[in-house]
Amino acid sequence: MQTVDVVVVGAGPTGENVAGRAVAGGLTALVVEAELVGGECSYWACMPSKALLRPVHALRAARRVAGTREAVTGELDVAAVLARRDSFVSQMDDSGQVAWLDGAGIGLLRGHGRLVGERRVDVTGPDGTVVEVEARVAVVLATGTTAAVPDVPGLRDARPWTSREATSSSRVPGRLVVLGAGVVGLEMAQAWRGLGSEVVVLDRGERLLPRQERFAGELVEQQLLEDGVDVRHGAAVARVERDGDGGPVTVHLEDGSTVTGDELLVAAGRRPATGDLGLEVVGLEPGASVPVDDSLRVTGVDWLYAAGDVDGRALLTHQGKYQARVCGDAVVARSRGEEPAYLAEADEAMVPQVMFTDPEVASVGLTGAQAAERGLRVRTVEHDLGAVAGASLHADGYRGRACMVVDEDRGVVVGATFVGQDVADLLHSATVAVVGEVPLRRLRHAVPSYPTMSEVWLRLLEDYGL
Ligand SMILES: Cc1cc2nc3c(=O)[nH]c(=O)nc-3n(C[C@H](O)[C@H](O)[C@H](O)COP(=O)(O)OP(=O)(O)OC[C@H]3O[C@@H](n4cnc5c(N)ncnc54)[C@H](O)[C@@H]3O)c2cc1C
Ligand SMILES: NC(=O)c1ccc[n+]([C@@H]2O[C@H](COP(=O)([O-])OP(=O)(O)OC[C@H]3O[C@@H](n4cnc5c(N)ncnc54)[C@H](O)[C@@H]3O)[C@@H](O)[C@H]2O)c1
Repeated sequence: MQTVDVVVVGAGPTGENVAGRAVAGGLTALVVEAELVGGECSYWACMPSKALLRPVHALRAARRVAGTREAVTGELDVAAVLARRDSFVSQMDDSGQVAWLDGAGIGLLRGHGRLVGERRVDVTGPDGTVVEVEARVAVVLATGTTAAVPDVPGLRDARPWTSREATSSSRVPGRLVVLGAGVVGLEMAQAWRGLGSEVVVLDRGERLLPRQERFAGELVEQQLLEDGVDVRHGAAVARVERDGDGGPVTVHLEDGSTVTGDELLVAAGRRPATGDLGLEVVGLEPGASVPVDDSLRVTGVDWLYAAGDVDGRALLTHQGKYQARVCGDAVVARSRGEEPAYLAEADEAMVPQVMFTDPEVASVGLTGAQAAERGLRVRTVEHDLGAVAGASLHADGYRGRACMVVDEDRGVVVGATFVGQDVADLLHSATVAVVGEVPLRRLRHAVPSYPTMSEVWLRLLEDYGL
């Protein structure tokens, strides 16, 4: 039996940060990891997907400026792109992250963790040996999610790609069919299209990105179509079959049509990795998200916490790391008999997210529609980002749009969206305005440098009437 103050199950970005926070607060911590230290984000999600997209975007960026356009005489070197992607995942070797744990004084136990009792976790190692671990203070679940594969006849038997294969493949499929038009589906559709695949996106909805401002889905779809991606809306899948072992895969749609590809990527959302975590020990449902309060403590169990994707609050690395800071500090505070100094309040109406497609979609907070649904008296102003000097310098014929959602009663921004090439880093200015509840009358004194794309803030404020 090993005993430490805090046992963290799952060493993704969330688990690592919870443990780091606990140790910084004077506690001892052990992380339990079944696969690679660094988690999904480092090896099969954020890092490899952005590494695949970046060269595609860099080439387009050069082609969008007269002068450099003429200097681009070739196509992407696919082998070099894939090699660069592999270097970003450290060739699937987690020794760098293990060294970070060592340096931070955090213990590591490799194996599958499972709750077996109050503050007790059994860890089944790669060789089947079971190690019993006890936490003096708290157990933190940070096991993340896995790809959801819908219950469509023939789909599993067709051995589809999930996000794991889509981010790690060393082969460019001739034809790629993408089932699901969310963030994973659209980012990977554009990456593989850029690397040479023929791509069809099957969207069961009527327009892309229905939870974003309408112009976001419209601008992304316009670009995808110009890239030669075939986007099918209202595409309900009836069944799937693969021809032989490794042959083409055919998707039969309910309208009787078929789509055939060499690979089928299922990008239909995520499932919490809680199916075999021992949740029944504390009366929770295996397979479901773990319900937590704003200190990330599991409802009704004072020694158990959950943070990151596994709690279902906001499935993003930066929100998981934010929750990790709150959770780790809360565990430390309570171990001293104190209450947490702060809680997680930015997981719902203040969440920033960037979809790294071309154009990028960077948004924070509420859309106009979401704010209105909450009963806020809002006014939304939109502006053509291409009309801003900084954007027109950035790319010839720059195409983009920005909007700001204002709570009229409080005079503050509750949401903002920027769509266009290289808008990702514009987002944090909006996040600061939303989280800081900066009054519009103060924002007019936040002067953006000339000529930057941030000048769109001036235009939005002018359009609002300031
Ligand atoms: C293709 C793709 C691209 C993405 N891109 C972005 C992006 O650009 N930006 C962004 O913010 N988010 C992105 N995300 C989301 C991001 O990957 C997740 O929000 C993030 O990984 C969540 O971190 P986590 O630590 O909570 O979980 P994970 O990263 O999933 O880590 C959980 C860890 O727990 C381990 N584990 C699970 N069960 C057990 C067990 N029983 N015992 C021991 N260990 C266990 C797993 O092996 C894993 O290492 C992307 C997701 C995908 C799929
Ligand atoms: N850049 C980023 O920040 C980034 C990138 C990738 C993923 N992520 C995170 O990862 C999470 C998962 O991404 P995702 O794209 O898998 O999920 P998602 O929820 O964004 O999109 C899922 C898509 O699949 C469709 N779908 C769901 N069930 C279906 C079914 N049975 N048949 C057909 N279509 C179906 C949905 O309509 C939707 O279009 C997201 O919540 C996101 O936050 C973030």
